[in-house]
Amino acid sequence: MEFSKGHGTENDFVILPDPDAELALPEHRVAILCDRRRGLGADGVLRVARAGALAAVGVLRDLPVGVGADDWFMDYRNADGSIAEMCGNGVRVFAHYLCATGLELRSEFVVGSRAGGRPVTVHTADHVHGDVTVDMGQVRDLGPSTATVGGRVLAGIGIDVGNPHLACVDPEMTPAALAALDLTVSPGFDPGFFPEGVNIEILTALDGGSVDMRVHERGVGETRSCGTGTVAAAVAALRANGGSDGKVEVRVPGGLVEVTVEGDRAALRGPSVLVAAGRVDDRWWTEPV
Ligand SMILES: N[C@H](CCC[C@H](N)C(=O)O)C(=O)O
Repeated sequence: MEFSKGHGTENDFVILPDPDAELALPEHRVAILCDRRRGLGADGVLRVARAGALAAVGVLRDLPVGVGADDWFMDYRNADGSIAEMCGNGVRVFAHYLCATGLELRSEFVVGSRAGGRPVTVHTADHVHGDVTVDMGQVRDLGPSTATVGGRVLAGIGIDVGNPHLACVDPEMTPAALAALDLTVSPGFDPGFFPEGVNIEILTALDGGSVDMRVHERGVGETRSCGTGTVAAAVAALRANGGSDGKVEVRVPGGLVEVTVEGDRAALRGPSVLVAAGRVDDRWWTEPV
């Protein structure tokens, strides 16, 4: 089985080219593939398939809004094997991969996701580096909730970016204090408010148009970056600053992205890196665990 490895601000993915959706991706196999000792290691898997092919084999019950049968579809899986609706860093890496491999010849096209079609603009894409803007679509305010981190209760805003987020802006938080937070333990949250689980972002207040953010991702744990999480963070930071629209630079441990919020829509621009390509031994991939 062919694979590539890439990352967006160090949120890393195994990319599986599978245009006709022939691969079986049961949760336990994806989890082993993403295991950083037993497998290749990654925060998630991006299967590259035509949306119509995924629908034909039943991976998709029907085509999400804004997704055509011929669109490339990002079939995203978290490191624990669970399926998530959307992955912002993943869409940038996915679009970069399509252009770098010649699967896509345009620089503007729609990437399909379970959250719907996501139009992308590939500003640059060589065989290593890419710079991509993703239209992240509609962002919905879910109302206030709280997270518990290191015994402290943090106030946050639930935000739907196609997947669920709880963005906690702490006006007292300094970048140093944020870096010192222990996120090895999953933050507590209200399962009644987030019955499907939640990605939790902790961030500093807006300062000179930028924030610092760390994230504990649903289905993964702490990651160096979370694209949909940076959108949730930007919306929460603008809101906490008494505004709503604007451009926010979000600094994450893995780098820097730019989020633009206009009304109830957002766009995410950031880098993508393709690190390697290779083959997973078919016998390893299919042997019983
Ligand atoms: N863990 C997330 C999916 C990946 C999101 C993140 N990697 C991104 O870049 O948006 C979830 O279960 O909703």
